[in-house]
Parts: sequence; C-alpha cells; structure tokens
Amino acid sequence: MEHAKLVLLGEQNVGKTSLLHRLATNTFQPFEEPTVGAAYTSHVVHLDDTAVKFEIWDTAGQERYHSLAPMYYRGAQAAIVVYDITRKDTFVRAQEWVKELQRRGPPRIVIALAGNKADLEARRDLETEAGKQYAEDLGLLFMETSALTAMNVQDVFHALASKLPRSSQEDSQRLQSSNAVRLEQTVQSAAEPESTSCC
Ligand SMILES: Nc1nc2c(ncn2[C@@H]2O[C@H](COP(=O)(O)OP(=O)(O)OP(=O)(O)O)[C@@H](O)[C@H]2O)c(=O)[nH]1
Repeated sequence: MEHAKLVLLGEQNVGKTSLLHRLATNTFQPFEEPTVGAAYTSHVVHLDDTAVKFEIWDTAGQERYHSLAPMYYRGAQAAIVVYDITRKDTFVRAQEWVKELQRRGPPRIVIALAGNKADLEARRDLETEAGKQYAEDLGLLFMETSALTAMNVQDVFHALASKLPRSSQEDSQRLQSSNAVRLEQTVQSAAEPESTSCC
C-alpha cells in the first residue's frame, strides 16, 4: 500500500470537514463545528492495481490559522482546495491557496479544486465553467462536490490517488526485477565453472 499526505485548504465554512465526514462515515451534519487548528484522519482509496492510504490534514479556514498552513502542506503529495459555489469570494480565496501551494508547497504536489455545496444550485454564485476553466489553465483536477448529497466526494479522492506519481512503487518493482536478473546471472555464472570443471 502506498502512503500519501493530503491537505484540505479553503475559506471557512466551505465544507472541508463535511466532505471528510461524508467520505469516512457517509453522513452529513447540517451544523458542523468550525475546525480549530487542524484535524487528522486517514482514508484508504483502492485503485485497480494498488491502494493509497491518505494521511489527511483538515485545516481550519479561519484567517487567524493561516500561518499554520505551511506545517500541513509541507511534504504533502496531494491537496484539495475547496470553495463554496454559492460564494464567489471563497473561489477568490481558493485561487490564493492554489497560488500559495504552487509557490511554496512541494514541487510535485497534485492539486484538486473542489466547488462544494453543488446541491445549492438555486443559490449558485459561480458558474461551473469558471472553476473548470481556471483548473484547466493551472493543470488542476476539478470537480463540483456536495457533502450533503455525496456527489463526487469519493471521486475526488479517487482521482487524486490515480494521479499521484507512482515512482516509489515503480522504483521498488524495477529494483526487485533487476535484483532478480542479477541473482539469476549470479546463479548462472556460479553454475558455469562447476559444469566446465566437472566434465
Ligand atoms: N448544503 C450544503 N451544505 C454544506 C455542504 N458542505 C458543508 N455544508 C455546511 O456548511 C457548513 C460549514 O461546513 P464545514 O464542513 O464545517 O466547513 P469547513 O470548511 O470545514 O469550515 P472550517 O472548519 O471553519 O474551516 C456546515 O453548516 C455544513 O453543514 C454541502 O455540500 N451542501
């Protein structure tokens, strides 16, 4: 199983904790308490040929916790930057998080942009296309999600797991097969002199 650190970032109240609750317990709480500092959880995503265990840091959206964020995105392989489709200001904040991650975060971090509360279509303040286009321009994964209906919640974690660089696993497989070849060669060359000397 692969391990990957994942950080959730975004303005307060956009639904970061709710997305995790939906993922972990398939439930939704209409009155979720604000996160204080950050909260840790883990979740395993099964892919066809492997599984990825995400070590997840759910950060607090309140501005006073901003300075703690680097502690949580440092060394992260993946990030979900969340905004609320009913509040354009949260999309602006999400863009700032993406910039910060790209400037100061780990160089190969895989980022997903999630437009949450997609169930509140009647109160939509930002078109899907705006989020999609921005994500496309910056090479981010993009999905609109809903912690309330569960729409795309599993999918965003699955998409991130699929997009993670698999170098560590491939490297270890390559190492194993090259060791096997070397071992075979050693066995062969050890066997050869014996066979010549014997007959
Ligand atoms: N309708 C709807 N409400 C949601 C959704 N996700 C979260 N909420 C509500 O939005 C509010 C804030 O959700 P949280 O999960 O606490 O948001 P957060 O981003 O973790 O907030 P902080 O911890 O303060 O950063 C709660 O009242 C949730 O019930 C959603 O997909 N749809």
